[in-house]
Amino acid sequence: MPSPASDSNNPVLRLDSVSLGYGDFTVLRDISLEVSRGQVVAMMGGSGSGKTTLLRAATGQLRARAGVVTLFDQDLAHTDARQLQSLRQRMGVLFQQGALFTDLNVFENVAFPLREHATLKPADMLARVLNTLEAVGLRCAAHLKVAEISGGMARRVALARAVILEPELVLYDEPFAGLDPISLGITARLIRSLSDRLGCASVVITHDIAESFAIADQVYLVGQGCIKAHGTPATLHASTDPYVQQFLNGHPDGPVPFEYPSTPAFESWLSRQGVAQ
Ligand SMILES: Nc1ncnc2c1ncn2[C@@H]1O[C@H](COP(=O)(O)OP(=O)(O)OP(=O)(O)O)[C@@H](O)[C@H]1O
Repeated sequence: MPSPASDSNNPVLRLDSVSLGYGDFTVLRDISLEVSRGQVVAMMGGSGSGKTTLLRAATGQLRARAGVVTLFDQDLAHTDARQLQSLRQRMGVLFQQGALFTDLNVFENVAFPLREHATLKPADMLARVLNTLEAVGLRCAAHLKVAEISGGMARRVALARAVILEPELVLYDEPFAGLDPISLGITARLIRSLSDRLGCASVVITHDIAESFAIADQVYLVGQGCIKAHGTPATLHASTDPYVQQFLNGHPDGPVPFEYPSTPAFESWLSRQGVAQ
């Protein structure tokens, strides 16, 4: 058995020269990064740049085509389904589409991982779930059905569910999407304080520069199939690289591509449309 990350000073998650893709499409090449305990790492990049693809590699959903993905000191290329399952129990994932169970109320959604993986007395279960809901400002929404809460509230419930088991690594895919400015600031602070309090490693995939720069220790900027820049928020702010500057300032013109690139699959589809171009 691997030693728990809590006994190790190694990064919780590490990618060494990793390539990732789907079918004949290589999305990312030669990606190297690491995330350590207590760190908040922001993963930024344009739409379609491969941020969610990176997250899939970290959970073992997507195997690396080249390079090594190491999670809790285990090379994911050499894990079977059972080992992967036990590694995943040590991580929390907040998916882009919160994916709440619509037939369960807010309380039961957050309690779900506890019922699956922990044995708690009903009173302890009640206290733990209500405390976690309180951290996202939804203690008094525990009784509501998923259909009775707003989209932003649903994101916060999904966040509470992702952290209820106090994981060693939390992956957040767009945690700020659809939140009003107050909830956004509270959620960002919550991510930071969970990392500090639990000592867990956090990876935050986001487009929100202000909030993520306020809480991140390290920022990786993904683009054009690779990591274009990485460093502390201050380093990136000070960067004179035109790609970094355009991304941070949101200028429409510059090296950051807006258009989805042509691929062999697109050219093949287009040629089958039978219309001369
Ligand atoms: N299951 C899949 N099969 C084939 N291609 C995929 C699949 N998932 C994503 N892609 C492609 O991989 C590329 C990267 O997608 P990904 O979802 O990782 O981007 P992203 O940076 O998370 O984008 P966004 O910010 O818009 O969510 C895109 O070109 C996308 O079309």
